[in-house]
Amino acid sequence: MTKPKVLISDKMDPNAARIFEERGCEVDVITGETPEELKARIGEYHGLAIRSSTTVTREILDAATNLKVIGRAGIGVDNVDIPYASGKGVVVMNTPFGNSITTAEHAIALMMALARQIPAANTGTQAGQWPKKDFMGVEVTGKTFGLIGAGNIGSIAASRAIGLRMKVIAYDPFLTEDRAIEIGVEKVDLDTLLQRADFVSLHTPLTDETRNILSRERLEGARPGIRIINCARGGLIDEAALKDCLESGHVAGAALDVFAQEPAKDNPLFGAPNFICTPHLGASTTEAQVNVALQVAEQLSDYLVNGGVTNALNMPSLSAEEAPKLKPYMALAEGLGSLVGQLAHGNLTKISIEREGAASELNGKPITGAVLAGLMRRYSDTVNMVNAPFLAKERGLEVSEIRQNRDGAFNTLIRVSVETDQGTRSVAGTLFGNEAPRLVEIFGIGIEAELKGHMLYIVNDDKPGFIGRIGTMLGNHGINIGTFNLGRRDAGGEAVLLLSLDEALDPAIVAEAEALEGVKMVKGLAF
Ligand SMILES: NC(=O)C1=CN([C@@H]2O[C@H](COP(=O)(O)OP(=O)(O)OC[C@H]3O[C@@H](n4cnc5c(N)ncnc54)[C@H](O)[C@@H]3O)[C@@H](O)[C@H]2O)C=CC1
Ligand SMILES: O=C(O)C(=O)COP(=O)(O)O
Repeated sequence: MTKPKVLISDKMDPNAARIFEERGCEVDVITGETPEELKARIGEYHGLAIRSSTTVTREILDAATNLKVIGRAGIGVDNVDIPYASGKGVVVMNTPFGNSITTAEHAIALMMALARQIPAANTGTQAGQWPKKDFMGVEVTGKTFGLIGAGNIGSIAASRAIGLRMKVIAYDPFLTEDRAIEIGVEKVDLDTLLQRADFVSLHTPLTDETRNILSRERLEGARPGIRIINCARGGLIDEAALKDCLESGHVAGAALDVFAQEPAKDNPLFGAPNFICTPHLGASTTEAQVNVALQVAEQLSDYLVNGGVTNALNMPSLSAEEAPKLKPYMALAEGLGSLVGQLAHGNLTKISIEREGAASELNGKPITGAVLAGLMRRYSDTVNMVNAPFLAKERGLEVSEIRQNRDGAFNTLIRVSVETDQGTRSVAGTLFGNEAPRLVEIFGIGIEAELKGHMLYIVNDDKPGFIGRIGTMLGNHGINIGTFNLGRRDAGGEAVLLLSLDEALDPAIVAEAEALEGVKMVKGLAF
């Protein structure tokens, strides 16, 4: 049998190459290539091991005709087009914990550097200026550390800040009161956090919801004198607005490890007052790099040589016998979880997964895992079908599984209901012909739709003329509707529309749909 071939395309601890070879893979280490060079080379490899410098785009994946698995030696996977990789059958794995302590420590180091202006004081001192009078710092003891994102790294940063005798407050939609107590933080909303924190530290993945979370409006509305630390992802902050706020003194200091464009060689923030930065060094310690290199090499070689799956972000772990039967159910379950997560607003406290008819006879674990992974994926880069139940439990989300073998309208059905602080919301789906997942009910309204690609969900008054108005509005913007699915509670009451679109909708078009007569709610969805 020929050996699987792996490419390591980013700088990685040499232990990775050693492990690949020991486990029976051929390995090449070729770093710093341009996308064109990588595209020309990737076709010969079965595995690709990366950090954040390699971006795995559709073009790269199209050229990767033999690729079976991508391993991210680290956490953030916003540099990999995971939906496209899934479509190509390429498993994407990361190493969710190997660098979290190191990254939390970097955030704390940056906080201290900001509090005492260490980089500027160092530069002035070594330039022979003895600038003692120029640098008056602030103590951190007794100050408030505001976490945006209290997952793995955020909660480690919280423990370090508590050790420094700081008060820690956190904004995280998935943080339950119990978990907040466990990690010693006070759960607050984002506006409160920005009013109360002396230091704000960001620890969320970059998603559609977190992009620009520190927008100009939020920065300008924050408490004057706030200091900001970002060791998560560049796109979380409006960099131009941050520059203005540093120049006006409204923000007293900012320390960034990550930038909207990396490598950042010419960023508008460079030279701004009280601004310090590092070149994406959050994970760069010997310890973390050995951890992630060993883990990624073990995970990738295990998959390539034995078919073992660990920390996959787009694949469940299943036995060979169960796999074919469960596969369509997993897709249905993940789609329903994702739908309910995208539509339910407010703090999720409980979720119930009901299996009826044929679905009630199946192994419920992978189905529950798939629902929870679908639900939480937009909050975390590290969630997968295997770790989703554990993460849900850790966050105090109450999960119940209900089996009903009564006869219903469908011979097989999965219903997902979530309880939020704004009430219960449920969606249900079935398999057509035992293989094609279909949504059949949304918040108590019967509808039939495939959950796929970009979609537009609209709740409106069931009055004549509405369908024409929405169709014309989308048509005027040159947006093609793939499928058009309708449902209603009763004639003349509340109706829902679920449209599949060929592309994601611009927020301005969503706002235009919201303004149409009779519209109660509009939401762009992505699967
Ligand atoms: N600078 C660096 O070198 C490194 C950066 N990172 C970045 O740190 C991020 C966080 O890593 P982990 O803590 O391990 O991930 P995690 O998945 O354990 O935690 C992320 C947390 O963010 C929360 N979150 C999601 N959306 C949110 C929103 N809209 N508002 C507030 N909170 C929200 C989630 O509920 C979750 O608790 C990674 O996604 C990665 O982008 C990770 C490692 C190194
Ligand atoms: O693990 C992550 O998410 C990181 O951002 C670390 O990035 P790096 O591997 O140092 O390029």
